[in-house]
Amino acid sequence: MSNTSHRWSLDPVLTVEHLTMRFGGLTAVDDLSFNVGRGDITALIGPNGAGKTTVFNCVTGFYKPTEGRIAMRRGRNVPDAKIAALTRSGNQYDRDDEHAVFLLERMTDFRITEVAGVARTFQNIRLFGGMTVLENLLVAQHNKLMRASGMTIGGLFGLPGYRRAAAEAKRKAIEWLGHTRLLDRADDPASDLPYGAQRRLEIARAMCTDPALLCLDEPAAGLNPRESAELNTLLRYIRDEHDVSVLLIEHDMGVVMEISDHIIVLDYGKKISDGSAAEVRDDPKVIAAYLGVDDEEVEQVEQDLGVKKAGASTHAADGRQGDMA
Ligand SMILES: Nc1ncnc2c1ncn2[C@@H]1O[C@H](COP(=O)(O)OP(=O)(O)OP(=O)(O)O)[C@@H](O)[C@H]1O
Repeated sequence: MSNTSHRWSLDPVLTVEHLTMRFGGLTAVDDLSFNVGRGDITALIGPNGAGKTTVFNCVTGFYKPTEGRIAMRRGRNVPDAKIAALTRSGNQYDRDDEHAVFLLERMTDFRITEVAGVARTFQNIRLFGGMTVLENLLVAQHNKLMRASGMTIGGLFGLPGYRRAAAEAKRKAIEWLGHTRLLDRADDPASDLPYGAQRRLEIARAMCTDPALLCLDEPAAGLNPRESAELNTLLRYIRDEHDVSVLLIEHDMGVVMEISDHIIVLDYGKKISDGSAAEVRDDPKVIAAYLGVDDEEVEQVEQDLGVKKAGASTHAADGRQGDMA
């Protein structure tokens, strides 16, 4: 299914190779390789327990993978040779005027956000509930501000560089409050926002860190249809106008099929399908995984359930979540 003319083959922003993550005797991610195309919205899907969040946790530095390489590339058409040289060097990253490469499996979560430009949101919203909406966006830019202060008290009060950085942080926060329709709630505690608005605030907060890759863990969870449609518009805007690539985990197949340029399907920690939305939707292996049956039984189950060939709508037979549109 890999057509080499796809953007994820031609100009990847992220290359995951032979990623394996074991927890004791359990292999949650098993020799997984995939690319995320620069400027694509890429969805990682699969039934409950397939390993999606574990992949996210490896990419964003929350877990150290048992094995594998996770290379983030900034700049257009970064040559593979640059990644090979970095791997041999033992360093975490290599930057020049044109290109930068980062080996995320060697970096801490903090440096992955700050240096490599990978931001994330969580399945369970993690905002500072007692802070205002605006403060949440300013805190996200704290590290940039501290650097501009020269890490001194004098810098905080006096340096023009710090004043400029503080003004820029406010400008950026207000810009993203606008894009996420939260300007009128800027002074309210984040915990007072309705659920859908908290999800938008999380995305705004991630965008305030100037990411090149935005990783979203179930951004449509708990949203009503109108909010899901707004989320689609926001993610397209981020992709198209901000030159940010998006990697998302999502169970809502309506969202996935509508906005994804590229879909990777996991089951039991292994990749079972990888392609465009149309390619993946019609792949019998994907339908089987969602139905929780063997490949050979798919047609029978589809007939029994009256499922149309272009998609299925059911819950996995073994109780795992995942609706095909
Ligand atoms: N920290 C951990 N320690 C032990 N096992 C873990 C840990 N994190 C995940 N797992 C196990 O790894 C497997 C994959 O879990 P993971 O959360 O990555 O799946 P998922 O595809 O994100 O599922 P869901 O759709 O339910 O969020 C599961 O069997 C899970 O129990």
